[in-house]
Amino acid sequence: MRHATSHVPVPGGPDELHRGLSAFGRTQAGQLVDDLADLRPDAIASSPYLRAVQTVEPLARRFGVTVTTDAALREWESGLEPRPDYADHYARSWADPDFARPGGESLAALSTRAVAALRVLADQHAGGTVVVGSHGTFVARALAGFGVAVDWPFSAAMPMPAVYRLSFSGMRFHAEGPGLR
Ligand SMILES: O=C(O)[C@H](O)COP(=O)(O)O
Repeated sequence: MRHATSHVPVPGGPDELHRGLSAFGRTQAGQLVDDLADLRPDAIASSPYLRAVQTVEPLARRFGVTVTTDAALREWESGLEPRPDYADHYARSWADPDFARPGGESLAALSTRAVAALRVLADQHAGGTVVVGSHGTFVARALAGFGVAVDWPFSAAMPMPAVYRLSFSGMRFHAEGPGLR
């Protein structure tokens, strides 16, 4: 899932690891407990970024599961500082997924990282259910890596939070969630 509404990044504010959910986002995270009451997860994994961990914490408490963090579930390392015209830069990366900025990761590399991390979790919990707390571009590029036809407009329109249900059965993969047909 993509995390709930977070504090907006500001110069001198918390870094990406420590920027947490807003008050509204914490309410949204609590609401996920009711929305996902049918899930009964066997495990909960999360990006180490605070906003992702805080999104799955209420679920973890409800189901008595410990949140395990994994850096492989972190958000895209875009190589960009927060900037108002970020969307133009994201669009450029979606147009050329092999393009990487200095110090950054290409979207193709993110897809490779995301698919590998999710496959490990699926294999570790075969036949079970794992909740994964992560980020918008991570989720979109994971879907792309699994062969789902998603693009920059899909990623830009992804709600916050957004829950996608990915099913693995042998070689078969199925995904459901906001913006997918
Ligand atoms: O999910 C995301 O898009 C990233 O984590 C960035 O989220 P932000 O809106 O908190 O910067």
